[in-house]
Amino acid sequence: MPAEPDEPETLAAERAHLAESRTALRRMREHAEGLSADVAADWVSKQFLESLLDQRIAALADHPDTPLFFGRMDRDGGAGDGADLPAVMYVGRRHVHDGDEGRPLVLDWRAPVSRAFYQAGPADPMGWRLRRRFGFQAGELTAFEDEPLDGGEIGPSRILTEEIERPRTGPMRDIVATIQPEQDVIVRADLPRSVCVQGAPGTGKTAVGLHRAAYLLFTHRERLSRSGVLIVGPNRAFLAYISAVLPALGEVRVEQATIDDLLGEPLGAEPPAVSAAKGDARMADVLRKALWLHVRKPEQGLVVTRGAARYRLADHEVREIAAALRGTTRYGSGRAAFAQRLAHQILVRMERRGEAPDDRVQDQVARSRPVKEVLDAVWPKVTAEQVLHRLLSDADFLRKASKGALDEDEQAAIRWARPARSHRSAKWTAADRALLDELNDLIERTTSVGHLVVDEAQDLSAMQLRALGRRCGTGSATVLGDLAQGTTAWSARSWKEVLTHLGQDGEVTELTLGFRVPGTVLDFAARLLPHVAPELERPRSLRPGPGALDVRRVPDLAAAAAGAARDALTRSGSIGLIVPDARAGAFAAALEGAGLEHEVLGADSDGTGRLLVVPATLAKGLEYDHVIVVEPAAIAAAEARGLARLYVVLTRAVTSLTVLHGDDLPAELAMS
Ligand SMILES: Nc1ncnc2c1ncn2[C@@H]1O[C@H](COP(=O)(O)OP(=O)(O)OP(=O)(O)O)[C@@H](O)[C@H]1O
Repeated sequence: MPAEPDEPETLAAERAHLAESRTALRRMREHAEGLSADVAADWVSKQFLESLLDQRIAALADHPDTPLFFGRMDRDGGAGDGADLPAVMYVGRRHVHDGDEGRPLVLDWRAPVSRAFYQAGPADPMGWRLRRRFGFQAGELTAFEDEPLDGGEIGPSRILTEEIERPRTGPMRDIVATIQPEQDVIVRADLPRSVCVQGAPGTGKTAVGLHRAAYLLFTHRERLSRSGVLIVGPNRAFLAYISAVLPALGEVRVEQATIDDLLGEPLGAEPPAVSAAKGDARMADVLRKALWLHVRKPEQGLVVTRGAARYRLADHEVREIAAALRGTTRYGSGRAAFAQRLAHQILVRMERRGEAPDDRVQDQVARSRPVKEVLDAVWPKVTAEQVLHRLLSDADFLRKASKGALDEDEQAAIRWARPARSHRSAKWTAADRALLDELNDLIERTTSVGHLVVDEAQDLSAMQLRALGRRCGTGSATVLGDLAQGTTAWSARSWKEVLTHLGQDGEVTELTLGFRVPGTVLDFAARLLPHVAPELERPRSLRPGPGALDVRRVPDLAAAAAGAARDALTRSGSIGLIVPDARAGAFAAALEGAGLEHEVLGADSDGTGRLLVVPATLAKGLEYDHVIVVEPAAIAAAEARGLARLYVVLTRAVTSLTVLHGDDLPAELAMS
């Protein structure tokens, strides 16, 4: 166990350092407030400078509930490794320095030197002798815990355990104070490196991804503030849940979006098998062919009249120009280049006749009616919607585009039984949205951010991953997920494939130590693992959690659920009553009838109440102190990958899991 000295004078000295740091931070803020943007040379620079100053002042705010530092490192007295290091360093959420001497009072957790706080251990003390962790209550420093780094075993940290067991209320919190060494390695991976994390439920994948974003923004501030960082999560309820983490770390300008936000809301639904077929990577070939089938072989030459003169390009010359461009550029820029090259050839003819036309004449010719006619006949302007509409409704066209990629059955699977009248009235599904995005990129290049974090990546189709890959085409990615929690018809079976579809080279790291779910609960849920992802390691939990699991057959599910919710309300923390989607209304009514205040989580809501009715398909990525799962067999039976859904649902609890069933448990769960 870590040493736990409780000398009052040590505590008093640490409190004095906290007070001194707070004063210094106030001075830093006052100094920033005193700076003026008037030095800027012009209006635009002044606006820019003002916004920078505002951000700086906001970043220097002292939030009374957030400790300024959470750890301290004391240097090894001897020479060697530690010679360049300060004798003592405090690690916190941001740099704080003493105005007079510029002496660092607190070092940002992301600074290179702070790495030792997370990584140093008796095996490699990295030049340090002691790590001290601080406990806080409501912003007051109340405890500390010492871990000697110069020998001996370091046991589990009480402060870490308390942090993990702290009741969950409200949105997800940051974990800067307790990032574990294996998590820290991922957080601090270099920007150009894409990393992929396979992690069992509650191993901190989401937390790690968010902290990595904060780390990269700090380390590559200038580059990433230009290109941006994008976080992609499964739904709005999840994004709302994680929304507070980056702002708490001082990063307020990170875009967080669902795949639907990026690609467009689906307007219709379709059977999972159709979605799966449309999500297959081979669709990329089909779409490329479908688009380029619109470029037709020129049948006529070009005649341009200017004044009394007529200039002519023979049909074979037009053909050569089109053939040279076809497929070598994006469709949209190819069309523009085709017009320019036709015009250029006309200019060459003008010059041959002794004229001296300039670039403006080339532009005029490129926009002239005869060129436009050739353009429309050979290289027509098309939109992604027009192409996809044609592909899904015209069997002949689909056959041509699918050559070598899809067989007849596969073509029949994706073709509309009742085609939409026009591309404007088409009810595009989520799978169609990814196809449209692919087409849009074939027409005009999609812009890329500097770094992309994608969570629950196992649920994305190859075509959706390609859409995300385009958005980090010139950047890197952090890919997070769990193959065992894949619940879509197109869920990934291997991370290598995911990375290939994303177009990123990356290493796959596995996290297996769970921070959320008590051991007894995790063992129970892991009975499903051989059936959903047999290749994965069994997850381990940091806490054994005896007594955390209660599985009961009950005669009246509604009454039992209300009773379990009432019991949980006597304890502290949040409560999630996770039910088969179709029964969310019925269980909400049961809670209502029992007089229990509650909310029903919706795809677009953030569910801030203490007691939430959670439809099973929305539980992914979320957690509650007390979870009550109703009728596992119905959850498993509701969808094709229902056992994986059940695995997700059973791994949401921090403190206790109550499973209520009227029917038999699914056989895979019942056996031990
Ligand atoms: N090092 C840590 N210190 C304290 N808490 C941690 C740490 N790592 C993870 N946690 C906590 O464990 C819980 C689970 O983390 P997170 O949601 O990131 O896991 P996950 O792997 O994404 O889970 P899932 O796959 O089930 O969605 C969160 O409450 C998180 O804050």
